[in-house]
Amino acid sequence: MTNMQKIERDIGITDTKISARNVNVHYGATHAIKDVNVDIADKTVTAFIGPSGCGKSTFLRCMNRMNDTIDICRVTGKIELDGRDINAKSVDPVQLRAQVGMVFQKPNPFPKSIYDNIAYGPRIHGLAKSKADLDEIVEKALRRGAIWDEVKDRLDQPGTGLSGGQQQRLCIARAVATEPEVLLMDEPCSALDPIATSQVEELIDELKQNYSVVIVTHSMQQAARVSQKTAFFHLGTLVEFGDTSQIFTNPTDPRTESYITGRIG
Ligand SMILES: Nc1ncnc2c1ncn2[C@@H]1O[C@H](COP(=O)(O)OP(=O)(O)OP(=O)(O)O)[C@@H](O)[C@H]1O
Repeated sequence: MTNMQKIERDIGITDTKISARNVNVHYGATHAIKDVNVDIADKTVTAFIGPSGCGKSTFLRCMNRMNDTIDICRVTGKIELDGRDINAKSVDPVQLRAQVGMVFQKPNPFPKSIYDNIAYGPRIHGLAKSKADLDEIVEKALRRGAIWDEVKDRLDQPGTGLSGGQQQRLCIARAVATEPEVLLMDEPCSALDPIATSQVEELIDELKQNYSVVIVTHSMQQAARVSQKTAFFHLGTLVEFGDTSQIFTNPTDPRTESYITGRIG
């Protein structure tokens, strides 16, 4: 712990956005997440890495209650967003998912125009008072998604007609249109070519100025390039969490070392 972190801890100032305590997830008899404790920082990119099936996506989905949509899935423990229990009865999961947005592995634009893909969330959440307001929200989101210049002249055309990389940036723009505070990304580049991947990575880097970003990735190079914090999962357990540079150069747990050197996974 650095001196600054010690001071912050002692005087109670932390920039924790999401805090998870004793989180366990079961799918029927499968114990997929085992007693995970972690604090996700604001305005930071956190990468979740680990071998296939270790629970990265499951844990990611806990943070905006996407697991609620899976019948056999049972989540226990406490997850707080800005100190508020996201699983409390008073929390509306639809509202929560506007605050904690998600981008999936495969770009999934709605079968609607580019404009309506972005306008959909702001409309259902009542974020625009007028058409001019909505136009402004759409433009701002597309700019934040780094795709405005490519689509500004064809906003009425289908989102599904864009290239894969453009579709993914459209989906990122759609996620930011509801002004989320956290953006969860589940292998957002796995269906993209290297050029589109680097565009999305640049975008992630910019997004961290405004959001807390959590990205699941199979690419250790990507984790090293885009994240400041890394969490290594193995068999449902959070084995190690720390600064990305430390995890990749000086891991404390032998399982982390085995993974990053390619011996497991
Ligand atoms: N919908 C589901 N129903 C039943 N079991 C599931 C479901 N989703 C995940 N699991 C199980 O939970 C465990 C963790 O899976 P999860 O997809 O979270 O891992 P992951 O680390 O994201 O894997 P990958 O890197 O392959 O995407 C695995 O044993 C998986 O089979």
